[in-house]
Amino acid sequence: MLAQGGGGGTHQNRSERDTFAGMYAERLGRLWAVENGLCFGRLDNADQTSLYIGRIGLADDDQRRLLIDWRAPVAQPFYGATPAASMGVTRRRHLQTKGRQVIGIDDDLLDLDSLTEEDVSTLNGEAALLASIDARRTGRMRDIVATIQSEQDRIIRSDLNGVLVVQGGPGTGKTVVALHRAAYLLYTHRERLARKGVLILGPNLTFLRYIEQVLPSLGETDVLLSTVAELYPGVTATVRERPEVAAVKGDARMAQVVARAVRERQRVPRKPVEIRLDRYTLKLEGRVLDAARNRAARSRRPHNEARGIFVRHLLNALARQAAHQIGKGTIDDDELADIREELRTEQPVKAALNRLWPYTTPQQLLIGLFTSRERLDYAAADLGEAERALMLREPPRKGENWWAASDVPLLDEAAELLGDIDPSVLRAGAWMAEEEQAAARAAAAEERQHQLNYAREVLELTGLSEIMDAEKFAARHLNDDVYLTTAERAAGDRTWAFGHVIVDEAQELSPMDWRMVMRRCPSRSMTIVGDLAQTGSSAGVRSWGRMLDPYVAGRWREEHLSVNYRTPAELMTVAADVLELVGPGLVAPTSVRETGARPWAASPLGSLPELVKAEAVEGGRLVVIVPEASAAEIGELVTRSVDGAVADRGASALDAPVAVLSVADAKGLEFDAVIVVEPELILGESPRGASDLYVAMTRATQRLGVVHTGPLPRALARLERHRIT
Ligand SMILES: Nc1ncnc2c1ncn2[C@@H]1O[C@H](COP(=O)(O)OP(=O)(O)OP(=O)(O)O)[C@@H](O)[C@H]1O
Repeated sequence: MLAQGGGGGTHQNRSERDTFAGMYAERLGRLWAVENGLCFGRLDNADQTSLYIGRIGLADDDQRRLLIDWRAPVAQPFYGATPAASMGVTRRRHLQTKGRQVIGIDDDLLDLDSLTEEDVSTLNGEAALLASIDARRTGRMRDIVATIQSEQDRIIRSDLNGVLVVQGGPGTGKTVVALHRAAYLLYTHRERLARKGVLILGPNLTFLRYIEQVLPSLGETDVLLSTVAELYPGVTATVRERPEVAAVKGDARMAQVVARAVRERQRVPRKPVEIRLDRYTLKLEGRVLDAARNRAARSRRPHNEARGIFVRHLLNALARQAAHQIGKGTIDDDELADIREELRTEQPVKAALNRLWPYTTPQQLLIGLFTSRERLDYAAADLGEAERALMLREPPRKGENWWAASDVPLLDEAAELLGDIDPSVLRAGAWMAEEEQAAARAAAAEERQHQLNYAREVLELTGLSEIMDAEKFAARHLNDDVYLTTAERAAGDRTWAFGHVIVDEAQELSPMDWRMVMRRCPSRSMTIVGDLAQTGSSAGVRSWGRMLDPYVAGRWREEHLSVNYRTPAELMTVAADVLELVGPGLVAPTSVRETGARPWAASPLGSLPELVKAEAVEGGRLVVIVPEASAAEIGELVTRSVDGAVADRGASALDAPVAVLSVADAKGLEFDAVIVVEPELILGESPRGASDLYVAMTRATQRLGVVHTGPLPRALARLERHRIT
């Protein structure tokens, strides 16, 4: 019918057809995504019934349940039943499949009478779990739906409402649990969350690539994955800045600095303002300006929205003065209004009003602030001289990408205080400088092109490209919110309020980041996962309580994860010594397995290429973790001498057999083997160097080596000398 229709039919027919095509394509996509390991478990109950557990629920034509969705309440015993609390289950069976074939079965007997003491304390589906965590890594995180452990299940199914903090050491499954929680919440609260959406925040784009397949494999696609740096629509924050600069800009005091920068735009000049018109000269005295400004400020409206009040007040004052000057002693309201309207269009009046209370965008405000010593002195008077100096920058050059991740929450803060500019003013554009107008036009053209490309992709994918024109499709559908998914709509709207927000690697967020994230979630339904021992950023979180108190004092709950599913015990013993440097008495998570592979140390740095090659032969994915300052140099050394190695922090780092990354870029990721280079430099590189080294030492699932030039830090004394050195 579609082919026959040739894109014809009534508008309504076409819309229905598009909607159905979209619906089926989505359903098909979901079924493809869950095909792998579709059914992974069976529960045998004491009442002789059995249930099969899978990634999604399926029923036959007679509505008999064939497969239970893992998130359904009846599936919960699959994760929660223990010999001591069997929940009516006598046996839990784990099924391993390849394609549609069962290749392994592993049973947990939960009938206490038939178990030995050792059986009672076993992990849930131990064989399946160990097979899963021992498997080679693919560069992409997989779901763990078949082997979720009961401490993790409790977190996944925890109540939707309120703020839940999940604190846990490296490899304890915080990320994977957070993703399963997203899938569980979407399933259980479908209506509420489908409308408002779920936002998942991760530390960088590589990390988002690393996790992006987990939710589709669990049958969920409509979730917005983002970094904090991407949260301000229209701004791409790619500038890398020094940690000390990011630390100042992330400090909570910056909220005041931005507020003062806005007030600076409303400052009344010391001298009266003269406005020369053809027939007379008008004068605005300080007290008139003060009164106008106070009236606008008292409205408590944001800057751009309060401007109307300020302007009205001044125009009234100017009109009265003008009437006086042209010899009109008494004047009625209508006459005053006429003069006011006349004055409003006079160029010198407009120019004076623009100077006194300029329309301002968040971008203009911050560029103006960070490129002017005087403005910084005024707005950041409460900060130290050195802190102000750190923020001072050159203005952007033409086409230069000027924004860093730490600017994003400041832009967001500014947008709150500045408010919207009237669309008709925006369209007229006259208030903008010429280059800004050109930039706005270029951005609009780019957006149109982007929509056109997207329309072409959609039409190709749905096989409709022959019969529908991409331009028309874009015009008809892409400007129309109805056709966008919740996640797509949310991504383009700064003021979107999400139904639930999940923050991963949450320890890295600065106080200013938190202000922005909290604005996206007024309901405070949040899952915050992180590890305070891994905080690398100087502006990052030191205490969950101190971070959360300004928002939900005393109204948040905390769960702990304590078992490390990633790092073998041999590696964790050394990492635990580094953890002592982070904070005496901190306890590392317990590894779930030993591998027999002892971590080693070797020197000098020149031996690195040979050591990398030797490790690469063992197979799997290998990462070389280096100090930030020597990333380029060591990246060059490794890529020059090892085939297939990359020193790029983009997605290729996940796909290459060997990658060179800094600690910040390796955060949250894992690899089969890790070589840490110059640990003493990593320790000394920042005030949180010990945390960084701890992160580096806990990325491997199998093997770990350290290559160094100077003396080995004392915390690494347990490493074995490598036999080739
Ligand atoms: N129940 C489980 N079954 C199988 N694998 C698991 C389970 N729990 C965690 N894992 C695996 O353990 C590894 C570590 O998990 P994850 O990355 O979520 O840990 P994390 O706590 O976020 O670590 P980090 O703090 O170091 O970033 C992953 O490969 C994950 O798939």
